[in-house]
Amino acid sequence: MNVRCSFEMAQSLRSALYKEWAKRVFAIECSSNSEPLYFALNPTPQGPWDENSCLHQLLTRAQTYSVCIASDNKITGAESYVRLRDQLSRLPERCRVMELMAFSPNQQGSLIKGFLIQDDQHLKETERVLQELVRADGQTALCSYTRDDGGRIWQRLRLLTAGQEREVSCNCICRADRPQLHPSVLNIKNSVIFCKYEDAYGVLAECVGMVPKAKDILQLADQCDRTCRKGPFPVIAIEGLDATGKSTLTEALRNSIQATLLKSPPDCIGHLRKTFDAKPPPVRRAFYALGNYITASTIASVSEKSPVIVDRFWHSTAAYAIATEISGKVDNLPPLHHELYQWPQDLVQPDLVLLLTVDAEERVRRLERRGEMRTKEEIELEANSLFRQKVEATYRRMENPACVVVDASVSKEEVLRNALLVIKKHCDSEQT
Ligand SMILES: Nc1ncnc2c1ncn2[C@@H]1O[C@H](COP(=O)(O)OP(=O)(O)OP(=O)(O)O)[C@@H](O)[C@H]1O
Ligand SMILES: Nc1ccn([C@H]2C[C@H](O)[C@@H](COP(=O)(O)O)O2)c(=O)n1
Repeated sequence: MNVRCSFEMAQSLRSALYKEWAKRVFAIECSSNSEPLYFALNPTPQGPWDENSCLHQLLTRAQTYSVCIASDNKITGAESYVRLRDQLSRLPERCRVMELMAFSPNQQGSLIKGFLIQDDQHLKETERVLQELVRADGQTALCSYTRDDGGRIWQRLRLLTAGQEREVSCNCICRADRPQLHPSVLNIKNSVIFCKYEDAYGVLAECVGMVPKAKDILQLADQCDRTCRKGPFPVIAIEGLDATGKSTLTEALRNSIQATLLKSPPDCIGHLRKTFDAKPPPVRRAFYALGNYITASTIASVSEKSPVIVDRFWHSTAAYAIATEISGKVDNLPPLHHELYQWPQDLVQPDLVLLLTVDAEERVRRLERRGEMRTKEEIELEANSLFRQKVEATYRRMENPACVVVDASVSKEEVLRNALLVIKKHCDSEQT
C-alpha cells in the first residue's frame, strides 16, 4: 500500500470515527486507586456547573490537553498506543499525564484509549510537542480544554486534514454517570481474550510481518489434531501467581500419581516467550492462547495413557490478560459470571484446576529465597501490587471449570497432601 493510500484510509477512518465523537463518554483515571471521573459532550452550552466538583477542579487547574489513538485495527492500534505512551516522555517534566478513555457505553470494542495531559505553567512547549506527535502519526487526535466566562469547559478536537490542523468539533463538557461496567472491559474480547482457536490464530497470522517467528507457531498449530478429545485419565491444571509453588507441586504430583507433566506454553514454543512478551497486548496474548491449543492436543493424546498435570493453562492466559487490561481497582473487574470468565468451548477442558494461593509476604519470602527480590522497596511494591490482587481475583472468578483453591502457604509436604485429597475426592466422584 503506498503512503498516500494509507494516509487517505486513515483520514476516512478518522472522519467516520469522529462523527460519533460527541456521543462518547470520557473517563479520566486520576490514580489507580480512585474512581474515574466521567464526562460527556454537548454541542450547546451546558450549566450551571458545580465549580467545586472534582472534574471541574481537575480540568481548570492547569492547561489541559488530551490525545487519543483511533484505529480500526487492533494490532496497529495497540502498537500506536504503546508508541504514543513512550513519546509522551518528551513532554516537559512538570506535565502531569493521566489515562483517558473515550467510549460508547455498552458497545463492545468502542473504547479508544489515550491520555490527559496537564501543564500548570501553560507553556507553549507542551502544545508544540503534542502537535508534533499528531503530525507524525495519522492515528492520533489532539483535544484542548478551555474555560469560558460562564465557568463552562469546552473540549476542542483538532485533526490534521490535508496537512493543516483544523478544529473539527467543539463541545461543552457535562457530567456523565458512571457506566455499569468499567470502560476497559469493552475492548477485551477478541482483543486480548480469544474465545476461539481461529481468533488467536488470525492475530498471529496477521502479525507475521511484524514477528516472523509467528510463522513457526502457526505451523506447529497446523500440525495439531484439533478434533481429538481428552482420554480416560484425569487432567489436572495447576494455577497461581509466580512463586506460589506450582513447579514444586507439579513435580511432587508427577511422582505420587505417576502423571505426565505438561506445561503451557509448551517447550516447543517456550523459547519465543520473551519475543512475544515484548509485543503489543493482542499479539502477546494470542501467542499464549495458541500455546494452550498446542498443549491441548498433547493433553488429549497423553491422557489416553496416564494422568496429566499441566503447569498453567487457559486460566493463566485469561487471568493475566484481564488483570492487565482492567485499569485501577479490583472492583473494576467484570462482575461474576461475565462471559470473559468462561472456558473456550473449543479447548480441551481439564477435569480439575487447582489454584495455589500464598499470602503476599510469604510469596515475597519465596521470591527472595530464589534470589529474585532485592531491596525493601521492591518487597513492599511486590506485596501491595494491585495487579497481583486483580490476577488472583480473576482466577477465583473463572468458571466451567472453576478453580479449587489450595492453601499453599503451608509446608511442601502438606500442600501435596491437601492437593492429593482434592484430586482423590474430585476425580473419584467424576468416575462414579
Ligand atoms: N510449600 C512451600 N513452602 C516453602 N517454600 C516453598 C513451598 N513451595 C515452594 N516453595 C519454594 O518457593 C519457591 C517458588 O516455588 P516454585 O518455583 O515451585 O513456584 P512457581 O509457582 O512454579 O513459580 P513460577 O511461576 O515463578 O515458576 C521455590 O524456591 C520453592 O522451593
Ligand atoms: N498458559 C499461560 C501461561 C503463562 N501466561 C503468561 C501470563 C504471565 O504474563 C506469564 C506468567 O508465566 P510465568 O513466567 O510465571 O511462568 O505468562 C499465559 O498468559 N498463559
